[in-house]
Amino acid sequence: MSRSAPLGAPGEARSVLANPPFRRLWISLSLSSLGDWLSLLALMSLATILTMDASPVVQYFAVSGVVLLKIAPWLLLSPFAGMVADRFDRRLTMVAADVLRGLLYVSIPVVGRLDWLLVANFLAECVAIFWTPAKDASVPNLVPRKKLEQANQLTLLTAYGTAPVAAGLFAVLASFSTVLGKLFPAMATPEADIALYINGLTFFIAAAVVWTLPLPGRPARAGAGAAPAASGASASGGEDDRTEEVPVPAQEADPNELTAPIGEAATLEVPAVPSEQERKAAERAKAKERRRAEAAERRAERSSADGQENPLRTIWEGWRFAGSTPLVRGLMLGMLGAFAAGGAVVGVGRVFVDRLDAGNAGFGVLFGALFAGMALGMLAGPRTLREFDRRRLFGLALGTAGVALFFTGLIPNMVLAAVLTAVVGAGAGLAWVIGLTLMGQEVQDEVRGRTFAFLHASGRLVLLGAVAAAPLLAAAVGDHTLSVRDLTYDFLGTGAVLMLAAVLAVVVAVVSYRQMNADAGDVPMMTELLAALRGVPVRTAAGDGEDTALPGTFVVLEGGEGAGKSTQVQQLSVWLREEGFEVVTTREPGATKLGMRLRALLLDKEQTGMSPRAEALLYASDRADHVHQVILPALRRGAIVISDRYVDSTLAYQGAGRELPAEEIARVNDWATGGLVPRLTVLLDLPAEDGLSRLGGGTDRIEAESGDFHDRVRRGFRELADRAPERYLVVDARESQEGVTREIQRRLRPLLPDPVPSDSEAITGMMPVVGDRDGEE
Ligand SMILES: Nc1ncnc2c1ncn2[C@@H]1O[C@H](COP(=O)(O)OP(=O)(O)O)[C@@H](O)[C@H]1O
Ligand SMILES: Cc1cn([C@H]2C[C@H](O)[C@@H](COP(=O)(O)OP(=O)(O)O)O2)c(=O)[nH]c1=O
Repeated sequence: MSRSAPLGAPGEARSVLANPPFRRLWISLSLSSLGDWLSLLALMSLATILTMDASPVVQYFAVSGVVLLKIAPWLLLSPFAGMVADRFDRRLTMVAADVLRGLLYVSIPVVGRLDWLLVANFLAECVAIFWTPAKDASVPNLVPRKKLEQANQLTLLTAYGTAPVAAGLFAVLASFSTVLGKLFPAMATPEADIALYINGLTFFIAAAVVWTLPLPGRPARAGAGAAPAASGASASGGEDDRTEEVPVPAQEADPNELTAPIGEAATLEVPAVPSEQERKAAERAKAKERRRAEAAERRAERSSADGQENPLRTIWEGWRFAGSTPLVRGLMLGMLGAFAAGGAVVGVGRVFVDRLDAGNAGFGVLFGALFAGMALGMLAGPRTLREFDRRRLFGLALGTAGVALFFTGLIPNMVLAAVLTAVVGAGAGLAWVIGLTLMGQEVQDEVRGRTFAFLHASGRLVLLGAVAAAPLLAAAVGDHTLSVRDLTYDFLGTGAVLMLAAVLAVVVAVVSYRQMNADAGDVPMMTELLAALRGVPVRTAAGDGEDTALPGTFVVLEGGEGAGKSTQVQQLSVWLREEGFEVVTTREPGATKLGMRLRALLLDKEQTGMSPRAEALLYASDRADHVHQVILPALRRGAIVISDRYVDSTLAYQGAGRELPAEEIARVNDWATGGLVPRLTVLLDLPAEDGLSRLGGGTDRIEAESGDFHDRVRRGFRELADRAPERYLVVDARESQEGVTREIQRRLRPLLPDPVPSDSEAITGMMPVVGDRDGEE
């Protein structure tokens, strides 16, 4: 469940904050995040003001230099940072880093020169690199393991949530700049100077707070909540930033659990009491799974730690993994394109605002609008559009951001810019969350660490490149005034860059939409969008004329003979019951009284020469009874229904196997089921002969069919899955039983209703890293 808790759900936040030491750390983090954002704004404005009289190119570069120098150290120095975090006293590292940064920021307005501004800014960021892993590594010392994820999410929320607050504060300071200038006549730019002094102050306060924290003197390798200790100092870099990925098991792993007395096992919260045997098997499976999960985690940890050593290698390796499927390719492309567009905006934004004569107050407003929009997109977007296909939504959100950005650049008007910037933020934020969630779901456990590391490393590189290139381009284009008779239009170099970035965003959105939309062609996008806005699913009609969403969740396992469907149904039901769900397991054919009679007919070897259409209709009538008597009532109650086989079996066996037209079968079954479509279909894919050999040869009428028949069936299933990947999970059924179960669990988890929170779009911390005090994750 590591990715499924909603970010900053008030109840949960309160429960982590009830922990006084963590609360103190969090307060100090919030203060310094606020200060950091404030100083980013101040530095960009100062750079603009200090270069007022220089040529436009110099001015552009002074501003983007601030950002470049903030990002560059992360690329150059992060490999060493983790080592320092583990070698030195963490508290001392944090305190020293905070004091140093405070002094650096305060020195900027005191010195009042552009060169020192850039140098101090760079140095402060270098110090931050050593501070971040120490902070990340300390959180597990302060909160219990179970709360770790909440704690990390909360720190992230704070790290980015303070941005709009800082922007607002800066805008207010700027509006009072005349008054402030009178009060402090020594200051050239009072709002920026004051912002920097405030930032210095927040660092000093943070240092004082951290000093009082009850942290162990030396890095606690075996710290109760710490991420699994990687061996050797070189691997330790991974510890600093993978915390959001650390799954938090419901219970601590107990090596004795395998042999735990039954009395203890009986404390499991299983509503429908399973038999003793089932329980023991489940216990064993659980312990085993936990060990495997931990091993996988260690592997991921190691691979991400490896990645830390050399960002370029990370990029290369990550691309090799990530580039292999169209979906992940589409996502990566979209996210990197967004980074590039974002970088361009950052690179020219401050000067653009200046050209609109809006000055610092305007800059604060735009910045605030962007982040407020982003927060709205991240938090409200996934909820509002819950029923909308995620793959489509990703491209759509990105495209919307692009179009809004285009008009921002086209129409040089401050008020319009503020509104449009908020839209840009919302689209980008939504795309970001969806992208991360989809990647979390689609990328296999073993390579997820690397894929994310790839996104980080290449994201930074792209961002850096774009921030550097954008001002150059703006300067090259230059500002022009076009006039046609009385009408004049100010064509700005910065505006041109914004429009270009917008075009890039739209192109990338269209390409990734195409890559990921291969399947969803059956429902027009507008229809789906309108339905989603009303909260009605269009893909899962509830059947029997019910057109509202059913509270339950319908999951189907499909596959050939002996693929392991019954085994997995059993495993999943035990797991889901433990999670507190009502689970109904069922199968086709033969789940009802009538169905049992039909099953006997259908599988009886004596029953020779049955016509394919009769066979298909018998399966369909079994299904109609099944849906009516078993599945729908359970779904209406809110249960999770797991069925061993459903419509796809008829499409594969009678369609592909007996070579009946698929559309006709689909139509008959649509009628038989009232259009009920599973939320997720898991296809256990296995060569036909492997499955049959697991069963020890054919036994019933269908199993006894030829090898060719079973091969066609397998192909039939795979084609169905290929056509609608968003509703399918294809698992290689040659994997171990536990491996298969784990893959299914991972995919199923985000689809589950409460008690696993339904809005499973966990907002993880990967954001463009401008002024990112929280560093990486
Ligand atoms: N992943 C697996 N690897 C090896 N054997 C398996 C696996 N999953 C199930 N089996 C075994 O294969 C046989 C068929 O499994 P079963 O779940 O009954 O398949 P199905 O319901 O798809 O016909 C059983 O003996 C089961 O123990
Ligand atoms: C549901 C369904 C099953 N079948 C076939 C596949 C199986 O060979 C058989 C019964 O399925 P199943 O219950 O999976 O058999 P077992 O439990 O012995 O593995 O029915 C179809 O041909 N069409 C269908 O629509």
